[in-house]
Amino acid sequence: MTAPERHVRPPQAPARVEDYRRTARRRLDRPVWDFIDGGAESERTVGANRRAFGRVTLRPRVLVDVSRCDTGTELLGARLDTPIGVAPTAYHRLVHPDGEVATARGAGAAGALFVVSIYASRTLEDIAAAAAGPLWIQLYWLRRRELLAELVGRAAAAGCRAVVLTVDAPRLGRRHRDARNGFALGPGIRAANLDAAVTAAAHLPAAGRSALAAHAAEAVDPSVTWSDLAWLRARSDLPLVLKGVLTAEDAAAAVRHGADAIIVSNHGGRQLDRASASLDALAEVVDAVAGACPVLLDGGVRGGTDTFAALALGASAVLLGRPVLWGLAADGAAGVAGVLDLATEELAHTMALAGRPDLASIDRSAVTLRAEAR
Ligand SMILES: Cc1cc2nc3c(=O)[nH]c(=O)nc-3n(C[C@H](O)[C@H](O)[C@H](O)COP(=O)(O)O)c2cc1C
Ligand SMILES: CC(C)CC(=O)C(=O)O
Repeated sequence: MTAPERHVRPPQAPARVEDYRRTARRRLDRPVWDFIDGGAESERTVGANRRAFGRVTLRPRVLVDVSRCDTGTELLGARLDTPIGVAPTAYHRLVHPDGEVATARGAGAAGALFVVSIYASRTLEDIAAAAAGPLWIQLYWLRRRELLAELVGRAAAAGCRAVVLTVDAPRLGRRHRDARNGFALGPGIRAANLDAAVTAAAHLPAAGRSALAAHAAEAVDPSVTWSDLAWLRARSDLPLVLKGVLTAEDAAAAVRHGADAIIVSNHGGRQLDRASASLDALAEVVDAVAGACPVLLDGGVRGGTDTFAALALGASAVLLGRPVLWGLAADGAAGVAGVLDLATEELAHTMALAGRPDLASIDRSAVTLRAEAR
C-alpha cells in the first residue's frame, strides 16, 4: 500500500512588503526592534503616515495599451529602474553584519537609489565599491563643521551624486521606547565615517534615557538656519537636497535658497509628534515648488499602490525607511532587493490596472482624496 500523497507547502516567498516585517521582528533583539519600529512620543505621526494613504482612491482608465508598464525614471541626472528608493537610516549593522554594503548590493540589484546616512556603520568607500546604483549622502548639521566638509569631499570622490541635508532634527524626538530600553550602541557598531569622538555618547547606556538622543544633543548644531546653506554649497558642487520639509512656506524658502530637490518627510514619525502625515503635506509642497525642483516623499510607503498615490499627488520618487531594514534583517542584500522589487512589481501592476503605463501618465487625475480613510 502506498502512503497517501501529502501536499507539502513550499516555503512561502514574501507576498507583501509587510511579510518582511514579521521576519525581522522575530530575528531582532527587542531594543533594536524598538529603535527601528518606534516613533516620537505618542507615535501618532507614525500611524498618521500610514492612515493618510487610506484616504486615496484610484481612478482607473481603461482601454489603454498596458502591455508594457515602465517604472523607469531619471532623478538629478541618474537613471533609475524604479522610483522607489532607500531612505537614509542609521547603523545598518544593527540588523545585519554586512550593514550598508549589503544594502548597497540590494539597492543596486533593484536599480534603486540608496541614500546613505551620515551614521552609516560601513565606510563610504566600501559602500560605493558594492553599489551598482546611484548613491546620495545624507548629513546632519554637526557642530564640528570641518567633519561635514571632509565628508562631502569623500562622498564626491566615492561617486555620491547628491548631498541630502536633514532639516527636521535640530534635536532628537522623544522616543519613549528607546528611553525605556536605555538604548545604546554596542561596541561593534559605530559611525564608520565620523571621528569616533563625535558618536562616543551613543555608546554609553544609562537607565531611562536613549544614548542616541544624548549623542545627538551633543553632536548636532541646533542653531543652523537657511543662511548657513551657503557654507555647505561653497564646499560641494553636488546637488543639495533638503529632507524633512512639510510646509509650503519652507518649500518656497528651499527653492529660494537653490535646493535641487526636496524630500517631504516627518522622519517616519520619529521627530515632531503630531506633525502632518507626509502624504497630507505633499500637495502643498508640490504646489509651492511649482516644478522648480523634484519633490520626493517618505513616511509610511509600504508598497506599489502607496507609491502610485504619492506619484499621482506630485512626488517624483518615494523612499522606504523601515521596510528596507526589515528586508536587510530578514535576508541581507537579497532581502533589500526583495523589498524593493516587490514594491516595484506592485507599482507596475497598479499602473497596468489603472491604465497608466509610464510614470509621466500618473497625474493628479489618477486619484481622489476622500475625507475618511478606508
Ligand atoms: C531606524 C531608523 C533610522 C533612521 N536614521 C535616519 C538618519 O540617519 N538620517 C535621516 O535623515 N533619517 C533617518 N531616519 C528617517 C528615514 O530617513 C525616513 O525619513 C523614515 O524612516 C521614512 O519613514 P518609513 O520608515 O515609514 O518608511 C531613520 C529612520 C529609522 C526608522
Ligand atoms: C542615530 C539617529 C540619530 C538616527 C536617526 O535619525 C533616527 O533614528 O531617526
